[in-house]
Amino acid sequence: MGSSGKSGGTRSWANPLRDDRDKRLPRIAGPCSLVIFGVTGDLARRKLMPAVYDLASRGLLPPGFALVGFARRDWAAEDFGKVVHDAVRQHSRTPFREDVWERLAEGIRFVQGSFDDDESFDRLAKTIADLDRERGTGGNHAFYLAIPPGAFPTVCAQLSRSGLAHQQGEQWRRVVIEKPFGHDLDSARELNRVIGEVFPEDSVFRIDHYLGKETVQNILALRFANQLFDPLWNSHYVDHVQITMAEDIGLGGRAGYYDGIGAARDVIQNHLLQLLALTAMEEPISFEPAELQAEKIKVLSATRLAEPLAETTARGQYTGGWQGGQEVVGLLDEAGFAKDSTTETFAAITLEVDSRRWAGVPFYLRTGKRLGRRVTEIALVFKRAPHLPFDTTMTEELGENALVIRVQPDEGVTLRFGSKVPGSGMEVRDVNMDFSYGQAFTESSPEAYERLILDVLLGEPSLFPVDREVELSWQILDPVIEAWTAAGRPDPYEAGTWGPASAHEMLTRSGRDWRRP
Ligand SMILES: NC(=O)C1=CN([C@@H]2O[C@H](COP(=O)(O)OP(=O)(O)OC[C@H]3O[C@@H](n4cnc5c(N)ncnc54)[C@H](OP(=O)(O)O)[C@@H]3O)[C@@H](O)[C@H]2O)C=CC1
Ligand SMILES: O=C1O[C@H](COP(=O)(O)O)[C@@H](O)[C@H](O)[C@H]1O
Repeated sequence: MGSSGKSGGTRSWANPLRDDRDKRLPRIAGPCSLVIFGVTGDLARRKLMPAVYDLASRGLLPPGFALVGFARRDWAAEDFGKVVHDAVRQHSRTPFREDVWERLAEGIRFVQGSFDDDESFDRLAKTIADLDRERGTGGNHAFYLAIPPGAFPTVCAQLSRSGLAHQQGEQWRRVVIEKPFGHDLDSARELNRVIGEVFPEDSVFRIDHYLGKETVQNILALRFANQLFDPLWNSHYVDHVQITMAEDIGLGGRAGYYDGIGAARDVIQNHLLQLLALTAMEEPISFEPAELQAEKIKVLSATRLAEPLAETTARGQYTGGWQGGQEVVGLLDEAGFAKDSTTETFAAITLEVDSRRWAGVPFYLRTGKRLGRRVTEIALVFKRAPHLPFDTTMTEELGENALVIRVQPDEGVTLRFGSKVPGSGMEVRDVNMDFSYGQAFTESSPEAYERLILDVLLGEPSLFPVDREVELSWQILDPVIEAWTAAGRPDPYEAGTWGPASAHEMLTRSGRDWRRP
């Protein structure tokens, strides 16, 4: 992708999809340190530190690199080193190599401290300054906030007070903010304001890890690198769009974060609305970050909830059941959840996009925990052929044509259409034409966090939502969250099924049904 720039100045970015040879080789980050706040947490252990190791193992980190972990726990440096070592061994994508680990470990430090303690940040500042000298990190620092969302403002204020956010000359400072970014429009605006007082917008990297997935970036390639699909990509041919993010896992161990948040805030506000934006937006005039963001902002501005909400949305909460041959408990029996919790673990909404391309085409978004299986996909379901010149008793099984972008776990694209069944009659049946990453490419896909952390260190903002995108997403979602809060309990659904009955009624009302992925 484009050349790295320093924050706050004029930057020029290259086209991320351009096919010239040097652009195919990933760029190596320049000297810098990465500071992870919340380094003892679940995200850092399972995703962030393994991703840093993977970058080191691919040779994409510079010799002048340092990783500083900050958390409350009173760990000795050796304990910290062992925890990182174990996390990396267990979760890294690339094979573990002692030599890579040893080189990386030389630049790893731990700072014990609390977010509300000035002295902790002064010690952090000293550690970082020492690393600048010892490791040659060039005074360039990225601060990754993998911490409870309520602490984002405090840490930004501490970075400002301690001088760590202060950028000098050619050196850069970047801040990476995890999700959820606020809990409604007002809180997101306030958070943008608070962060904006410390960091300029082009130094703020809001993480939506779905944008780091290869299959999500491929939506743009599929749509804009081909002539085939665009003529069909509109209300003349598309009947409706279904975006599904289904998980089979439950919420055991995540009550502290999830209770009171729920499925809509957890993933529709960010991941699913980003998928919608990439699916529905117009072609950007280039892949410069600003152009890409402008198109996403345009389409999100034109997106609204279909009404009446009682008929066009559904929410549910899983009860006990069977999954993968095992009996599992319902949400209310998961440790840490209030016995009368009204938090939804399933959410489905209908959106309309007020544009010439999409007028009249519903976008159905659904997500849930403890569903039938783990799958994320975007399905464009086409209108039926206006006339069938066959004996229709022979085509009863024929469904609608569909183009399905399989985001995970079986990454690829499927085209479903009718085909003649071999034999003397004219029986027509649905068949699938498949593109699978595993078969088509020898290259393996980087983990989402691997890609995104590298982009932060390179200063590449394309895959990070800007302030306005986040605010528009809350603006779209706020009315339904308010309506659900007023309505009381979510509908129950049994673990291992595909959500509450109300989710099915939501589609059957208009003569449609959810795909069974
Ligand atoms: N876990 C996941 O899969 C995902 C998480 N996220 C987001 O990432 C962020 C982190 O999540 P997760 O890792 O699960 O959270 P955890 O609760 O597991 O970790 C929180 C971290 O913050 C530290 N911390 C909390 N309070 C303080 C404080 N006052 N001073 C210093 N350190 C403090 C904790 O340190 P200590 O242990 O020492 O108390 C710990 O390292 C959240 O914003 C979450 O929404 C986003 C997507 C997925
Ligand atoms: O952001 C989140 O995503 C995960 C699912 O991520 P995936 O890459 O495995 O699809 C989800 O479990 C979690 O609740 C949510 O916070």
